[in-house]
Amino acid sequence: MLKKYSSIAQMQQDGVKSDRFLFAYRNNVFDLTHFVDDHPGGRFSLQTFKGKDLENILFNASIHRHQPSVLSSLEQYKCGVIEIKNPQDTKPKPQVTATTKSNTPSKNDQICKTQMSDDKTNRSNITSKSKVSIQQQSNILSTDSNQVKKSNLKQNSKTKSINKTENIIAESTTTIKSDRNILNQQKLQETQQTQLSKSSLSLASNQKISLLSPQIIHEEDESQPSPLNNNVEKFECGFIPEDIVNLQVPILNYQLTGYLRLKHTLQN
Ligand code: HEM
Repeated sequence: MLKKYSSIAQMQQDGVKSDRFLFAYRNNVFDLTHFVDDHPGGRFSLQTFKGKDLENILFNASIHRHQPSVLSSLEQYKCGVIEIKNPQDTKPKPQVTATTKSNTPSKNDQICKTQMSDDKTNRSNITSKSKVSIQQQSNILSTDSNQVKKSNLKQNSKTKSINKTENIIAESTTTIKSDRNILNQQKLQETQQTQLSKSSLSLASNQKISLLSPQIIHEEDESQPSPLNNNVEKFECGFIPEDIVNLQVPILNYQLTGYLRLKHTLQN
């Protein structure tokens, strides 16, 4: 014997009262109390949705999309039906009373006619007004679309100019890079040249130095009488050079005090 429920809420109350796993599906009630422990999806999943309508649960992919055969196995647990009364049926229907019509129009008919004509004029006025408003709206829309087009055009031109400036920047950066490269190369060349010139200079000076001939000249220290006077011969050069490299060497040997000055004279 199927039990009749007036709503899902009533079914839920019954399930709580009798401590049963009642579920609704397409206005049918199913008692799954003896199935919960055999359910492949476990007891917990049925416990979670206890007393609910299975409509959006059984084939819900986010929960578990059951095989269609699940419906046939569900059939054996049917225990009741939900008979929701149509609220429209409960409303009292308006009673239609039969009236006899006479051929001559009554006063009411005339009033109706005038009202209808008024309605017509009102409606036509309203429609004309609405037409005007529609026209205005379409005008506004068209101006809007024009503005949108304009702004799109502006944006396009802006993006174009931006692209141009980007290109210019890219070009200038490449030229700067190339300039830098050139500068670097020039610097390199300069440094190479200076190195070369330095080395040539040093070569030249070396050559000059190599041309130098050392001459030992005893320089008398007037404050201290030098013993060198007695022991060392004076070397005198034939001419007095302009470019002289003077080296003062202290004499430590032979118990001599004083200085020897090495005079390097340029031999031109
Ligand atoms: C509240 C409602 C239900 C929920 C949340 C639910 C949940 C699940 C889940 C999660 C699985 C997957 C188990 C796995 O593969 O590990 C499953 C499988 C299964 N359930 Fe349910 N279930 C519900 C109702 C039912 C009902 C009413 C029946 C049948 C009377 C049923 C029959 C089965 C069967 C036969 C399987 C294995 C085969 C298949 O996936 O179709 N379930 N269920």
